[in-house]
Amino acid sequence: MDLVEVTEGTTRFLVPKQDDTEKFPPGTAPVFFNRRMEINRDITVLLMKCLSPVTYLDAMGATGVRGFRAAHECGIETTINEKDSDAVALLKYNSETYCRNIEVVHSDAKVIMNERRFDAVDVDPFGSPAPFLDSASGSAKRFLFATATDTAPLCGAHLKAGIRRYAARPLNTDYHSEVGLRILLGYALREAAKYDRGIEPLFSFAREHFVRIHLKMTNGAGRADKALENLGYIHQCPKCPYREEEHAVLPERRTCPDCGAKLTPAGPLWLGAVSDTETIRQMAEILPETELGAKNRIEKLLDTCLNELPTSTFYDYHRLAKTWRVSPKAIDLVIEELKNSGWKASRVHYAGTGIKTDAPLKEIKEILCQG
Ligand SMILES: C[S@@+](CC[C@H](N)C(=O)[O-])C[C@H]1O[C@@H](n2cnc3c(N)ncnc32)[C@H](O)[C@@H]1O
Ligand SMILES: [Zn+2]
Repeated sequence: MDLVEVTEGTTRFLVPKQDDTEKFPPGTAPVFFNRRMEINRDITVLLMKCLSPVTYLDAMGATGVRGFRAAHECGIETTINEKDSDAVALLKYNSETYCRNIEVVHSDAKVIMNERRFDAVDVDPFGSPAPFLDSASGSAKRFLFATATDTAPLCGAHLKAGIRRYAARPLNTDYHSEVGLRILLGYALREAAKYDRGIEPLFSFAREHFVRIHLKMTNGAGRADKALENLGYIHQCPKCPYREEEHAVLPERRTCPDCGAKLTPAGPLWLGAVSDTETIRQMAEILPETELGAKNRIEKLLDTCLNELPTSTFYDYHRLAKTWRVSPKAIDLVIEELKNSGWKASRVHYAGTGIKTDAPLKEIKEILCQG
């Protein structure tokens, strides 16, 4: 294996030499490494600096970059697990060369997570984390982190795969990335609730081709029941932009009050806040002192997430403008006009043309259509 040294944050490690072109995507290297996930890893490092877990399991290490960074940049007692022998050999070499105080384990992620508990557990597979969230929710004492790169199933583009993985019905619509994130959160909650545990999302986001969730795990039937109150459905009109929420275990059949069409339910999914405002504030506060490569992009993301309204869907205002046959004005102007009319309104981190607002469609239409 041809190796090359990489630095991320302040951590050095070796990765297989690879051609980063489309023809050779990151998964084709003998041990997986994707440079473009730096922002995903930077955010977890930043969050862990705020949370200070004592022990951390990188359950699917590959080169071990997450684990090495947790140990080196956050001072956490770290275990890196991996089932592939080539990856384990590289992990051992990286550990001996750069970061000696790491435990490397050659096992299946489900096995180690069923046998041992860690303060924070990180599940970072190819594709869907769904098969691992049962064992992860038992293994994670305080925090559970997971990445999903199966955005097509989560967001409704591959409907049947989404139903199989998440026992939920996704919805391919303007705000599909938010539906995907909420389906993953809802699934993580249902996996934890079986064991009388609840979740509190600390920082979750969807970006490019992945979804990332960071959860605080809570204990006891009461906390699990409380968390389950956030579970429900989004009912979307297939004919017009109307949508509504329903907090329930099973969805009702509902009709669109605007056009009379039968609404399509998506879910079960998480309807509560996807991040915790205080946690975002803490992350933003320490960000300037860090040496994270994606610092500038993270600053923007945190700022958008801090201001994002906690509604469960957003409008693509270009799509609304097209529906109502008007040319779209500047997004900041639309948001300002909504606010001037007494409504709440914000941008969203999911899409540059996304708007969240508590204004009814009739009011949004009036603002978009006035000159
Ligand atoms: C997407 S890569 C991990 C990337 C790494 N965390 C990073 O940030 O670069 C997924 C890794 O999980 C490993 N893997 C897949 N299934 C596994 C399992 N059941 N148990 C342990 N490792 C597994 C694969 O061999 C692969 O190295
Ligand atoms: Zn309708």
